[in-house]
Amino acid sequence: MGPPAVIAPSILSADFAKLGAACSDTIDNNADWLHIDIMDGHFVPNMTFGAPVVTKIRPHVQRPSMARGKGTFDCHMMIAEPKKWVKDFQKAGCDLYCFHYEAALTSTAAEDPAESSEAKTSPKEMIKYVHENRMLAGIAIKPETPVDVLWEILENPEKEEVPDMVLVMTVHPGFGGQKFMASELPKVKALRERYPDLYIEVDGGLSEATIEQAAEAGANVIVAGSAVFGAKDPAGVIKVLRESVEKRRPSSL
Ligand SMILES: O=C(CO)[C@@H](O)[C@H](O)COP(=O)(O)O
Repeated sequence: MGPPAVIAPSILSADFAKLGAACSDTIDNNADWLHIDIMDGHFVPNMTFGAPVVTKIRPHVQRPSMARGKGTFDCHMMIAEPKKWVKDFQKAGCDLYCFHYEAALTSTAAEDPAESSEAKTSPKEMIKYVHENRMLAGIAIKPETPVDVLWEILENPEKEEVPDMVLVMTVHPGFGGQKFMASELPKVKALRERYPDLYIEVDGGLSEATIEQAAEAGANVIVAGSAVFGAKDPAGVIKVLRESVEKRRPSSL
């Protein structure tokens, strides 16, 4: 049967002046998760916000009653040093901490943000560390990164080092409203062929116009920012996205 359809609107396109209400309305509009883009101005050429804002929006959305359930805060960490912020985001109410493969390779091992260290954290160590901090772990790849780097990580016999989700970026990370890169879909297809039960998220340029291709390739977690928050009928867009995925994977949360 495979994993369920999960629709995760990206709040990057929400009205930041009314963020709490935007989050609760989106869940009421039948979204499953909220996708929360954290950008540091180093890993990507843009900045958003950090853990204090996540703390403030958490009370507007009920915590999920099970792992990956409705209300999951899916934090997409587009930051240069993902290890430094794990504890802060756990305390803030993040459920799924999705770091970038490319950043994990260069992140310091320092647990205290004030500390500096030359030691590096491998993607596997990052996944384990996120799990130790009682969150689900996601690993994201940018368009420049080949999918092959993930095989060793996904085939790991150490359960704590295996990610709960893979995010394939379908735009260059940093901004909402970009054009969907269909060139990234063979990565999704290759992942789905090898891992029928894996949660595979796609992010960037997803809309009613592009969802069919992404769903056909095998994605089950759909991030959409401008398509949902820019719509007159956000619930209608969420429904179309869900139906496209469910046509291929007939189960839901
Ligand atoms: O991570 C990112 C951008 O880096 C995304 O989550 C965007 O926020 C998606 O926006 P749309 O392409 O759906 O407008």
